[in-house]
Amino acid sequence: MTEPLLRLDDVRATLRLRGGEQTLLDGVSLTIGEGESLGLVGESGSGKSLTTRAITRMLDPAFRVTGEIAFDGASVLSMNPAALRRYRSRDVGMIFQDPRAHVNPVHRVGDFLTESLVRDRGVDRREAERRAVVLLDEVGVRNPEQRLRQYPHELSGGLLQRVMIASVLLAEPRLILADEPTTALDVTAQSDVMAILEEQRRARGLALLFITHDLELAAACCDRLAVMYAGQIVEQGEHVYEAPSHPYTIELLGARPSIDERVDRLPVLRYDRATHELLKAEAS
Ligand SMILES: Nc1ncnc2c1ncn2[C@@H]1O[C@H](COP(=O)(O)OP(=O)(O)OP(=O)(O)O)[C@@H](O)[C@H]1O
Repeated sequence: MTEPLLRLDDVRATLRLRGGEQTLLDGVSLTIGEGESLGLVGESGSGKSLTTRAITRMLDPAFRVTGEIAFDGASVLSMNPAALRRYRSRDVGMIFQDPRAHVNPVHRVGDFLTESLVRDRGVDRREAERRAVVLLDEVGVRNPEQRLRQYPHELSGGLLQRVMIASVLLAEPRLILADEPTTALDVTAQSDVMAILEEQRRARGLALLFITHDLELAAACCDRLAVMYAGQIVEQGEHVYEAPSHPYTIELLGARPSIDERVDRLPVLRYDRATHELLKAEAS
């Protein structure tokens, strides 16, 4: 069998505490093939962001990480600093929930987009600007030349997230990690940004790990889903949405508000940590 682009095998992230240890990623295994998209779904605190940080080796040094994380066959956990820099800047592109937290507010959009091309890849500034204009246009930003001269605060959240997508595409990565990329946006901007990301990703054959709490959205745009609860992947596959088999996924799907129904408050999930531990013990 050919090696997938990304492979996580029994990844555990344990936090050393004064009174003992807390395992926050508990045996996570997943694969993403070249050009494939995986939706990692789960409620707040289930370990989705920790998983992306483990993939890029950006977890807090207080965590002990074991297991295997392999990108194109190379072990991420044993990369030396130069290989790790290259992996983070060339192989993997990251898009986050809040684009404003990831731009320098006093740098113009053009500097943000061209900086690493000029500095790290030796691309001539005018050529970098030309590429940035082409990409802004491709992700649906009108008047791209003018946008290059603006500051982040002059752009709406949706527009700034498109700039983020353009900046990731400029680096020509093989894998995009998108952590709740549309959660902070209004509903119209959410679907626009998701559509652009999907269109561009597919056109370029890039792989995607899409982190979200929204199972329906993940099912709509990803080839496969993985459902996470308490630091574990409870089920994954191509048919998780149509035919869920784990009680947590079934409850998650059942808890979706219906547009025909008046909802005063969101339903409380009955699946809890105790049920999870019980099922885990039964399965082992
Ligand atoms: N540096 C840290 N120190 C201690 N606990 C942490 C740290 N980072 C994350 N955690 C805990 O690990 C668990 C998983 O966090 P994570 O951020 O991965 O959740 P998530 O599924 O991405 O949720 P959200 O959608 O709210 O971001 C949470 O209980 C969180 O409080």
